[in-house]
Amino acid sequence: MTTLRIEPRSLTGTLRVPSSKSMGHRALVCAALAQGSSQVEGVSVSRDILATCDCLRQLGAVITSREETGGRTAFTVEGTRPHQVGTEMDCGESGSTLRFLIPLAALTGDAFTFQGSGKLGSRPLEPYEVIFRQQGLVFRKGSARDNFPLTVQGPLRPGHFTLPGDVSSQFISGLLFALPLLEGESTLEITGKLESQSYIALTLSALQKYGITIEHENYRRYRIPGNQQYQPREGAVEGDYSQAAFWLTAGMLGRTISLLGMDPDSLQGDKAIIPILQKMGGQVVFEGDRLVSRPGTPIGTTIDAADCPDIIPVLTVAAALSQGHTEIIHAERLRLKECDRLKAMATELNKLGARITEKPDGLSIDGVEELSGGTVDCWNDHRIAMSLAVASILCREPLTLMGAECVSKSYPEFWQDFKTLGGQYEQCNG
Ligand SMILES: O=C(O)C1=C[C@@H](OP(=O)(O)O)[C@@H](O)[C@H](O)C1
Ligand SMILES: C=C(OP(=O)(O)O)C(=O)O
Repeated sequence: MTTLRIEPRSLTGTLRVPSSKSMGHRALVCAALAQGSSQVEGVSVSRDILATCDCLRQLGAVITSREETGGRTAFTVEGTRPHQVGTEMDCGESGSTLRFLIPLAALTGDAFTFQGSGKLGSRPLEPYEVIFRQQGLVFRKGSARDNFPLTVQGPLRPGHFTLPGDVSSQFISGLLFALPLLEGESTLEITGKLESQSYIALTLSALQKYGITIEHENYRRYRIPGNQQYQPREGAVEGDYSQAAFWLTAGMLGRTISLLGMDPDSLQGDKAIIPILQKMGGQVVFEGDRLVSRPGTPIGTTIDAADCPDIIPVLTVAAALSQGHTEIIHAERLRLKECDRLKAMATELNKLGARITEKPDGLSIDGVEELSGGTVDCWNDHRIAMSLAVASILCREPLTLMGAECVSKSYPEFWQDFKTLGGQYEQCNG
């Protein structure tokens, strides 16, 4: 475990944010299903992206990579119709990888064993379990409390599917990737509240780029013609708004930060970080090719997490340091991520003198002017680690962060970038 002692200080400067992890996963999945050679360029390699590549290889895709300038990677993907090459699918800690790959493995009719680490074994899979049971397919979990090792076996058949809309949109994306390859038409209906809809929009956009047609009514009912073929293509992955959110918040709480590589017309739901910070009094604007965040005096507000769960941890930091009161609502799903993110942020920031009350589906926050500093834990969750790093800006005393290495799940260069912006830390252990 890596423990860092961070000196409180404002960050400032210019950075190129990593490429979107969500869009990277989608491009790699689509490329692996397209017969022929695709190029997925400008990718920031993280543990989650590597897990997706490894699993796609077990289904026959041949994936090679070369380094581009600026530390990015270009993947060449020779796609194919999924067939069994290996039997083990190691998803690491990546929920996206697990939920996207299960239906793809079930296209083959062969048995696959999924493995994973961290909290992934206890993150929900029931929506798929129900579908596999309905079709009489194998879906064998390690135990009632741990999904792993998970054995699944298709072949999945076309038909009418239903999925709940409020557990994880990743189940919906996963089925949307697989169903176009079945031999007949399928329909998919979403029941209950629909959250993380923007992620389904990202999936539909990736599918369309790779030549797949899906019709939908308001994201709740889908018609998925069968016998479709993914078409290979070349494309680069844009900057990640979920990661930009850390630096934009740091800009509001400290000194000016400029980000390169962000698409103003992005479909990413986490682009909501811009209007939310603006509503809190932040000055976040595009100036030419830069997205600039200038210091402001944050004020409390209501933040709806339904469509942008991943930026809530860092917005909790902004709210904890705002004037007045903030309510974070519709955030129940944050408890199902790499850790219980509502509990983690309330527990760790309260250790530093924040005034946060946990509610079943959100957080109630009374702002304070500054935090004390002290020792906090990252809960083995990259977004908690990066959010706490941003909180260090307004600590009176140094902040000791335990488990800082977990950022590599999505952003291995985070600590380097933190330093580039003037952050100061030293490692306290090996
Ligand atoms: O599809 C995706 O790329 C993701 C969907 C979201 O999950 P939920 O749909 O479970 O909220 C998000 O939290 C996750 O980091 C990435
Ligand atoms: C929840 C996340 O990812 P995943 O669900 O893919 O593990 C995340 O990156 O914050």
